[in-house]
Amino acid sequence: MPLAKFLPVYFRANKQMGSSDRRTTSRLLYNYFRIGNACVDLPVEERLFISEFLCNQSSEFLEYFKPELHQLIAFPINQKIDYLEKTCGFKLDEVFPLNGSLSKSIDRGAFLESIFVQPDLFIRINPGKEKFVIAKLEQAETIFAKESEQTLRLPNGTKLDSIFEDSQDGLFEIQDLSSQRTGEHFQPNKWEAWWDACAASGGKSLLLYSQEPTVKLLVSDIRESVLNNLDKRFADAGLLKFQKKQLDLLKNVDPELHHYEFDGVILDAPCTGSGTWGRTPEMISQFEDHRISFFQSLQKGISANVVKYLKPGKPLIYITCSVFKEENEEVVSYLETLGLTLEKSEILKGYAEKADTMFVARLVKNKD
Ligand SMILES: C[S@@+](CC[C@H](N)C(=O)[O-])C[C@H]1O[C@@H](n2cnc3c(N)ncnc32)[C@H](O)[C@@H]1O
Repeated sequence: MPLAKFLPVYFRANKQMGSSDRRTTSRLLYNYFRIGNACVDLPVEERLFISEFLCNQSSEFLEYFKPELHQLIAFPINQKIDYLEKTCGFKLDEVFPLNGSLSKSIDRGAFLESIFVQPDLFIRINPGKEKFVIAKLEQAETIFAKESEQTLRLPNGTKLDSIFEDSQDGLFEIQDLSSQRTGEHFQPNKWEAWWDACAASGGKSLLLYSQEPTVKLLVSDIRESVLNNLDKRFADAGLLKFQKKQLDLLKNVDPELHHYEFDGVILDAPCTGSGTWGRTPEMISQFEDHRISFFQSLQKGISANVVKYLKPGKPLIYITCSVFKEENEEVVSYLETLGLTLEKSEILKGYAEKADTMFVARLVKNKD
């Protein structure tokens, strides 16, 4: 169970914990998981001190229990790491399971250091709602920064529900910065037929719709439950006409799709999620290496299946939130053997911007 789901249940069952207890406990736990597999032989208390030290610029907890370490807490992260490597056997390389190698352009050191920092919260404002949303945030004296016309950065934990208590429906979507940037590769044209093949809660479909509302959209996912939740979210954003299908893309889907031909396919593939572990650090130490090759074969199987329904000369947008080259460049190489040509690919370096790290590639189906 993700920590974000576990903690509210735990706190409900432990009513003796007040709000300050809950806040402190959550922070200690999240930080604790951020050091992943480092110093596993040390007692839990010591690991808590190390993680508090690495993840904060000040900490009453550390000041009380370990004042000598707290004295150095405001140092830059690389100096704190140096200090721990010399004094308690901490090794940065042990934090994160990197046996699957990182995608080419990722700066390993910067990526590892980013794990100690909680990513920010990002929203994508729906076109036309910018003034209203910004006025509401200003009225509530919320801290935010404008990344672009549509994109705002807010501190994690900002209570958007209470600021937009009437309703936030149709005003904005909560969507990570890198996830929003994958949209720069869509480039849809009017009235085209597009397929969001692994749609989940429809984040990429809504992004596509905000760029080109005339697109004829098919959304699919293997999970019926997520598809059931799409209707309201799409309706709130004004997306009323779309088709949805529950499809297992590892199987032959010709009975459902034999007459379909798409001008664009978004394949936001199932993946390790390793580029988002800054938000779910509990995943780091639970991760098992063999999952990388498991996901790679899933990604290849699904890719081979969807390419059949793409018109020649039209794009497949392949996306992951993984930092491993096995799930990124290697799958692109495989796609090139299926009759696609790579137009552009990039790592969206969220690790340098307090956001998720993602991979996106735009490939075009060859004409013969
Ligand atoms: C990375 S998520 C998609 C996120 C989504 N596009 C968004 O923007 O919110 C990958 C999705 O692939 C789906 N999936 C996994 N295996 C699948 C399969 N064999 N066929 C179709 N979809 C699958 C999962 O249910 C999951 O919802």
